[in-house]
Amino acid sequence: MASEGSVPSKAAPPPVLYSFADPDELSKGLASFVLAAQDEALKKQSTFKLAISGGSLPKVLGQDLINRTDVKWDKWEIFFADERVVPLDHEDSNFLANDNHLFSKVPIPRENIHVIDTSKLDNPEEVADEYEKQMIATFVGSNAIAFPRFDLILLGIGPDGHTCSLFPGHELLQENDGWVAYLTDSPKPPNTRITLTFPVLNHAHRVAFVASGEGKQEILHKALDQPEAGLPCSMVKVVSPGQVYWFSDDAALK
Ligand SMILES: O=C(O)[C@H](O)[C@@H](O)[C@H](O)[C@H](O)COP(=O)(O)O
Repeated sequence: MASEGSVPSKAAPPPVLYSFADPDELSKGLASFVLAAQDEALKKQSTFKLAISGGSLPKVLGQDLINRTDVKWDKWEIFFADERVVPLDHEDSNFLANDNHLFSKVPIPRENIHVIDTSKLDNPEEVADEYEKQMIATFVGSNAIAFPRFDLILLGIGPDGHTCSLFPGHELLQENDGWVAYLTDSPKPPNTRITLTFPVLNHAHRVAFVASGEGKQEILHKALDQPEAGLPCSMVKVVSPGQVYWFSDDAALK
């Protein structure tokens, strides 16, 4: 019998692009998409398992979602697609960014938000290992699984095409075994981070990239028009029946 994490056999389908007139419409569209993913997940299982990045994403995500009435917040199980290895109240923390724009404004049970163990901040390898253990405890039931299958992973994209904390030319682009990896040489500060690996991204039911505003124009076009260029964001190839989506606005798509 196939287990949740067994290697799917079909090739990755092409990404689906959703474009919106402006950032407000993008936030509404993204909220509806997240809710559809929630509903589909909860038809099959008791929790909606989501991973979220940092950067500009938490603001876009929270803006409309916090006002929706049809969210089953108590069923959400949240991980960070990547996290900076800093205290949770540090201005660089992806937890804090998501807390400011989303978590603090809605009734998500705090124990369902999986944060890094801040008692280990001086040892990023241990932070990554402990975070992976939290994922194993959440995803592994009676079946052993190779990789977890998130219902949805929400990601941003950097000007160099990085996503999560997976940067062009970095050795972590070749990481095929672990679920959570660490790096101490991130080109984007702060330099010490943990990140989900490509196999985890590629086993998700859905991965959605969010790219909004003029600043994303150049890299968005490169990612969409030259998938063969090998940008980290283009290396996210969710295996069928999973799907990659891009959420964008007119300013980014011009
Ligand atoms: O922690 C991080 O730095 C992120 O998770 C990172 O991958 C981010 O999503 C991109 O750098 C885009 O960031 P912006 O949306 O702020 O441009």
